[in-house]
Amino acid sequence: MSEKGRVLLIGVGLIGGSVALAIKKEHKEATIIGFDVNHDNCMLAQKLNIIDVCTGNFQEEASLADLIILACPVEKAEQCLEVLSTLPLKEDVIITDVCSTKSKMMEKAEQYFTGNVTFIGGHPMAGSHKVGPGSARAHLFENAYYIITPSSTTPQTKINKLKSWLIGTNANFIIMDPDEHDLVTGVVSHFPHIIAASLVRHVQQHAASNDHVNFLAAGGFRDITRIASSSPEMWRDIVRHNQPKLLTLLDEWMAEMQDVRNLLMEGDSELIFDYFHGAKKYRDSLPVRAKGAITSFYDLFVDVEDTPGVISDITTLLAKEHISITNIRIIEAREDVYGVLRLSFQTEQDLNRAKVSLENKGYETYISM
Ligand SMILES: NC(=O)C1=CN([C@@H]2O[C@H](COP(=O)(O)OP(=O)(O)OC[C@H]3O[C@@H](n4cnc5c(N)ncnc54)[C@H](O)[C@@H]3O)[C@@H](O)[C@H]2O)C=CC1
Ligand SMILES: O=C(O)C(=O)Cc1ccc(O)cc1
Repeated sequence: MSEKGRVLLIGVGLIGGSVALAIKKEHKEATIIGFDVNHDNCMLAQKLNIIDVCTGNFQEEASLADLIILACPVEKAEQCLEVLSTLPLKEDVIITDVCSTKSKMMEKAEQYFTGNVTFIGGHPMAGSHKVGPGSARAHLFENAYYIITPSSTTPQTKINKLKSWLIGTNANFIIMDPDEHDLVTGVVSHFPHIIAASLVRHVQQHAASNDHVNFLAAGGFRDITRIASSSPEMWRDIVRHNQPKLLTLLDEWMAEMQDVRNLLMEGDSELIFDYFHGAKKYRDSLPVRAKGAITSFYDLFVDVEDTPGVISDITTLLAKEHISITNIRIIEAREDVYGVLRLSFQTEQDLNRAKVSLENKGYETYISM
């Protein structure tokens, strides 16, 4: 059903912008009003037709809105929730958020709102290390999980209404308890982020005393620590909100590292093999193409000869087909793939179309495993 009415988007960045585009695609008669402390982001979003109007008066717009979406860093979202609770809002308004942690937001909402104002927590489980409305895409959440955390008293009609507003995301909605949400996302997203940042900082310490480190940290090391390039402001807020779960995970990890240390000290070849084999077996059993907590890029490897113009031939061919490449890299030596040119795409559909186009032109291509 096409929804009509006014949507107030607070925080017009990567995620807010992508949600707004998905809403616009499906609900042509809705009006999306954006508010952002960074006025340039708001103006850019208006110019890109992500929002219809950019407002400087969030209070007045909140009172007119049918749907309010909080899409700023989570501690700012918490503050906005408090401000919203002091305003005269519409009777049937739904307030939701897109923040990466849920327990504290749900607690605050229950404390602030009673009566007809409904807060339903939301977390679209896709994104990237990029920020700002310039990177927003209507298809960002396609086939991704979109976790919804209603309170125990939220009427089903309101949950259905929210899903209807968000239908254009083409995401898979799942209802979760906020505490479970924070544990699961802590394990698969927040904690890996801390590890990625700590790995990068560890390498940086060695780079200070050895010139070869920077050079060798390029390529693969950079790839496996991509998430460490995400917004520090966003991650600061996430780890502060999910602190209890993350402290437990850190304790578990430190115990695991102690076990690894013991393994190395003892040097038992069979036990060391088993350690790596166990990790490989579990990792290999995970779905390759499904969308999980951390965004995977869709990589295509292309065998290319070392001749002038070959890269421009490939990029021109894909540009003609309107297939956008999100990253391109020449791999000089990797034994587990055959191709040497790695092209990354944002969607599986783009990857498959690129594969067909390139193969029709005689290129040999391989999909990474
Ligand atoms: N980046 C990602 O991959 C994902 C992020 N999230 C969550 O989405 C939320 C937004 O993150 P992104 O869009 O990635 O960041 P972003 O940096 O692209 O956008 C955040 C926007 O919020 C604005 N903002 C900051 N404080 C504000 C305030 N008090 N009032 C109004 N606007 C304010 C910023 O100026 C910026 O435009 C965060 O809570 C994050 O945890 C959820 C899923 C994925
Ligand atoms: O792929 C990445 O960079 C991410 O880790 C994306 C991401 C960041 C925060 C979330 O709450 C959910 C997904």
